[in-house]
Amino acid sequence: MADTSVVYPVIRLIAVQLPALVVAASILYVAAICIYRVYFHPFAHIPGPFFAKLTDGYGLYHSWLKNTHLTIHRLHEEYGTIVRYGPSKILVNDVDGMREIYGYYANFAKGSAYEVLRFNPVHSVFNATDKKMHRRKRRLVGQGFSDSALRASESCILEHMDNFVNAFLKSDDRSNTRTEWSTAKDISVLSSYLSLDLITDLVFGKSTSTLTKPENRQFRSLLVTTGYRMTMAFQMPSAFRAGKSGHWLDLGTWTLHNVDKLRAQWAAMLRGWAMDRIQAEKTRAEASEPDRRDMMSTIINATDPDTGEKLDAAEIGAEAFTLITAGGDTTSVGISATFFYLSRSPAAYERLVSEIRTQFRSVDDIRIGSTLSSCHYLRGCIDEAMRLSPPVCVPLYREAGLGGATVRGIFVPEGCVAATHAYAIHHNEKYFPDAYSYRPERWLPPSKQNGNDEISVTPDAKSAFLPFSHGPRNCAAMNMAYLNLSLSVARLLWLADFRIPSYPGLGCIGGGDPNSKDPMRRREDEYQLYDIFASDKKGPMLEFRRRDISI
Ligand code: HEM
Repeated sequence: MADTSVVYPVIRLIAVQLPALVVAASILYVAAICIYRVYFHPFAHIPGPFFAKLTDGYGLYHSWLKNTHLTIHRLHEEYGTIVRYGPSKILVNDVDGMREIYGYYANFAKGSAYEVLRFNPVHSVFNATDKKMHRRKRRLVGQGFSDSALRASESCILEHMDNFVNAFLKSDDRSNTRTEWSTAKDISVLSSYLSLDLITDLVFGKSTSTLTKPENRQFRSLLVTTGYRMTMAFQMPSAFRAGKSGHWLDLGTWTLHNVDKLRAQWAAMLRGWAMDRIQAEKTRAEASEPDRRDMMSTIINATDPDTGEKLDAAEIGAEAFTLITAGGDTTSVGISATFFYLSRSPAAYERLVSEIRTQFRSVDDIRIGSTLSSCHYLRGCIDEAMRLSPPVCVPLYREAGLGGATVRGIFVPEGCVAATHAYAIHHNEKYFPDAYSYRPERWLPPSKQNGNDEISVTPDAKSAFLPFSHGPRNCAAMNMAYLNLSLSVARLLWLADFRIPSYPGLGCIGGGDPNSKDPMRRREDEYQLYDIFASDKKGPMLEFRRRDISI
């Protein structure tokens, strides 16, 4: 039998000392990690804020403040082209570096930051991290955005464009006479309704109808809250759990618990809608009804040209969720930013309405086709708005693969992360002189520019324009996004004039506030974005009046 006079003191010693030992060991461990990260990490020589060298909490904090894009731009101005934004993360504000990260042959791929965004058990084209798996999904999903699928979706798109225009003009009659000025309308809200109604209709054949049914408008806030969680998880994946709403180890559970509940409801509803859509497509096939072949039916029926395989039901469900998240609000940021900058640039506004109103004889002529694509100034206005306020305002992180990679001469070890941030490179004076000015003429070919102000973007600057990212993981639906942006802006401006409301306080909504506590948010003429992976936004508030087209 053990001698209790020895055992008890030992147990007492352990009970008293152990917690202290554990605390001391933890402090030593954390201190050793900090010392390694600051002095010995392969990125130790890269300049950046001290806190970012220690922890991804730096990026998490700024995503919580929703000012990631402004912070990154400021850091590049302070530290230069290459900045350390986390212990194992660098940001590169340069076209050559951007190509080395996102190009077709780059040894970089989406990594843990995307895994944690995955809500479904199955990967989608957006969050697939394995390159081979992504190539297969992209081949299949990409068919939904082909020219023929877009044309087949046109009537659906135009129906929602009509609802959008009617929301401003308070009348769906097509009379040719001028009306009174409307009350002030919030473009950001109405364009969000348009984006969501349209994408749900294209994906599920069933729309949220938020433009016409006010009782459905809670759907928009679901998208915003889902995005907020995504952007935080993206910055510090180790603190979040993929697809585990309510998991106690998930930081989102503690900081955003309502978001988790709402997100789960939203996902369940979308899953149900996706299953209905697949079933409807099956029934249609069994009844040998002619195929609608719109965006989603194309995706459901798409076959891999190499293997003949199709996406299975679970994969289609995952794609549906991704398409709603990726397409549900991004286009609306582009629309809102375009109206914001036009409302502050009378010369651009005049030139644009003159182009639209001379190119088309009626609003119904504004549809897919060569006339719309030949509206160069319209495209310039949209591109310049997305340059100044790019809808996706997180840094799109890529992880170096086996053996590591080199970016601008810097070795990025396997598993470490690099990114080029759209907002920062769009404001880089090397590519876009007078970077904060709204100048749609930049995007015109020299022959189309007025007068002597030939400021066309250089080929390098074209490559620095990244609203849709670059390379094999760029936006799968870029054509559709441009179509929706062009149709919404052109149709509304063909029918109506707008003005900034004179009521104090209304006209400035959407811009920076000269008295803001945050010095990065004081530019009155800059459309303000709030990082929720894509962007949240407010305004602009504008009044509309149907123009007189009888004369
Ligand atoms: C102005 C509107 C839009 C902008 C600025 C935009 C921008 C982007 C960007 C920057 C990415 C890359 C994201 C990343 O690397 O993590 C992306 C990917 C994607 N976008 Fe868009 N997007 C827009 C509209 C849409 C719409 C309307 C849809 C769907 C209907 C869509 C579907 C997708 C998909 C599926 C991907 C993933 C592609 C892949 O990884 O292969 N986007 N988008």
